[in-house]
Parts: sequence; C-alpha cells; structure tokens
Amino acid sequence: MDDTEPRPGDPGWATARTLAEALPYIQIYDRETVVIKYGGHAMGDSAVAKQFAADVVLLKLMGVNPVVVHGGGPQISAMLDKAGVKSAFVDGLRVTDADTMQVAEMVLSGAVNKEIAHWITMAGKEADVRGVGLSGKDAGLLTVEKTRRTRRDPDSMIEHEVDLGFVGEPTKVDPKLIAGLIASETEDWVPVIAPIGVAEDGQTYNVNADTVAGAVAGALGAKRMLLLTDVPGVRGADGEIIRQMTLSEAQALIDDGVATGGMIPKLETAMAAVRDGVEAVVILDGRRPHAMLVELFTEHGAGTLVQAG
Ligand SMILES: Nc1ncnc2c1ncn2[C@@H]1O[C@H](COP(=O)(O)OP(=O)(O)O)[C@@H](O)[C@H]1O
Ligand SMILES: CC(=O)N[C@@H](CCC(=O)OP(=O)(O)O)C(=O)O
Repeated sequence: MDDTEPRPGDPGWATARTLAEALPYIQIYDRETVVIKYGGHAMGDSAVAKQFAADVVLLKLMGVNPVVVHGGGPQISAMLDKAGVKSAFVDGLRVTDADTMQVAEMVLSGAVNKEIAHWITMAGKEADVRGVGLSGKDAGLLTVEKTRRTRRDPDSMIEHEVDLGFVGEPTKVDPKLIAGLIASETEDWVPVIAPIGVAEDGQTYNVNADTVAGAVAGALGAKRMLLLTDVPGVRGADGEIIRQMTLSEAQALIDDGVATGGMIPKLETAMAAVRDGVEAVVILDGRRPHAMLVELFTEHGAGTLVQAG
C-alpha cells in the first residue's frame, strides 16, 4: 500500500458509523442497477475475490441490482505464457489472433466467469442469492464489430491501419435476459458477464471488459458504474489521485499522455457511459476491503468520480 493513500479512519477513507448516516445513500440506490466491472488485477487472491462476492451479495440484499462484468487480462496472459505465446497490446487492447482468441475465451468464459458466479452463489447460499455466469454469446447479449485502429508513421506521417485481429467493440447490447434476471420478484439473481462478443457473421471476438461494462450499463440505464481496478483512482500529471473529473478533463488526460495503457479504455468507457445516460462512473481500487460499499454508501466515496461537467 502506498503511504500517501488514505487508510480506514483517515478523512479520505471515512465509513458510515451509523445506519442513519448510511440510510440516505442506501435509499438512493434502492432498486437501481449498478454495473460493477471487476478487473483481472482487482481480483487478487481468492480471499479478496470471496470478500468481493460477499459484498455483491450484501448489495443485492440491500435492494440494489448489481450486474457484474468481469475482466481477466492477467489470467489470460498467464495462460498464454504457459503456452509460450507473448501478447502485444495497442492502447490497452490485446492483439488477438485465432489461437489467442481460443485461450481468451477459455479463460474468460470458462474459468474466471464460472469462478465469480460460483463465489457469489457460495457467499449468498444462506440468503438464496445466486450468481448466474454468462458471456456476450448467451441469448445474443453482445453484438460487436471489429475494432479499427490507425497509427501515424512518424517518418512519412501517413496513417496506417493496425490490425488487432479478433478484437471487437460493442454495436448492440440486447439487455432482455439481464433485465429479466434482475427484475425477478421471486429470485435474487446476480448476472456475471464475460467480455466475449459475436459479430453479425457469427465470428467470436475478444472485447475489453471495461468497454463491455460501459455498453451494458448504458443499455440497462444503470445509475452507477464502478470500475474496480488495482489503483486507488486516476492519477494526474503530478501523480496525485484526482477525486472528481468532467468528461473533458478525462479526455485531456488521454490526449496529454497522462493516462496510458489500461487506463485509456477505462476513461473512454467512463465518458461513453456518462454520455449514454449513466449518472456517474467511479474508478476505484477493488482490492480495498469493502471498496464498493464505501463508494456507494458513504459521503466521501472512494476513487475517481467521472461525471458530466
Ligand atoms: N493516469 C493514470 N492513473 C492511474 N493508473 C494509470 C494511469 N495511467 C495508466 N495507468 C495504469 O492503468 C492500470 C489499470 O488498468 P488495467 O491494468 O487494464 O486494469 P484492470 O485489469 O483492472 O482493467 C493501472 O494499474 C496503472 O498502471
Ligand atoms: C481486447 C482485450 O484487450 N480484451 C481483454 C479482455 C479481458 C479484460 O479486459 O481484462 P481486464 O479488465 O482484467 O484488463 C484481454 O484480452 O485482456
């Protein structure tokens, strides 16, 4: 843990001490959808993941409708390493050939998705809260098209297309299945979605999980989207954590090269989701104990809040 980061008890890490303090916040989210993007780096060890699952169950029992979209980038890289395949990234997106696609789907839809759904079901056993593991392939949930990126050659100044292979971006989310699951009056289901999509021609694509979370949040009309990662928030040029930013400030961080790598799709997703009607997006450290509860139910919140200016 960074020494400059707030700890429980510090002013920046306040928690509600009484139900009366938490109640106004609990009421804000009553029956509202909150999309939680659970990043591969935030998953940490199984104790952290089980704590995450317990907090998701608690949210459901408090009347919130959590929808989990997960990543698994480090887990895919570990599996590719075992097979002796090196990954290349362009703007935080994994260049995905046919073999990489197969491994990515196996890890995301097979291993990580089922593990998270299982942990939620285990944590919710006594309360009948159940995780339901899906990918964008189920019930036509996520339609995508191939992602196109270009790069300017520094010598000739000519734009060249960079072929990312089977990397897609959402063109359509069919939210009916998810909406049906979360609206059930008799069952407490928590959808858990792996970031795999299908193009109109039936080809399977690997999609950045932040991007999927944003598209799902927009389609469901979510009140909040939480992007859980492994940093306490978004850092500015001087390395300080920015508590709150507008869309143009988020864009400037990308344009100025202050946000790099995996932070680029996160900020792009946050901006797109807010434009789509999501009230606010928060980028926060998912390894912190009860990070989601602190964000949703306390005055100070956690991480970096992105909202319309
Ligand atoms: N300005 C920035 N502020 C915070 N993190 C940044 C910034 N620019 C780049 N990053 C990097 O973005 C990473 C988070 O993205 P990523 O590794 O894709 O996480 P996840 O697997 O949770 O989606 C951080 O660990 C950090 O290294
Ligand atoms: C196209 C692309 O980059 N897909 C990602 C999908 C997983 C992901 O986004 O995982 P995190 O959220 O843990 O980074 C990948 O292959 O790593």
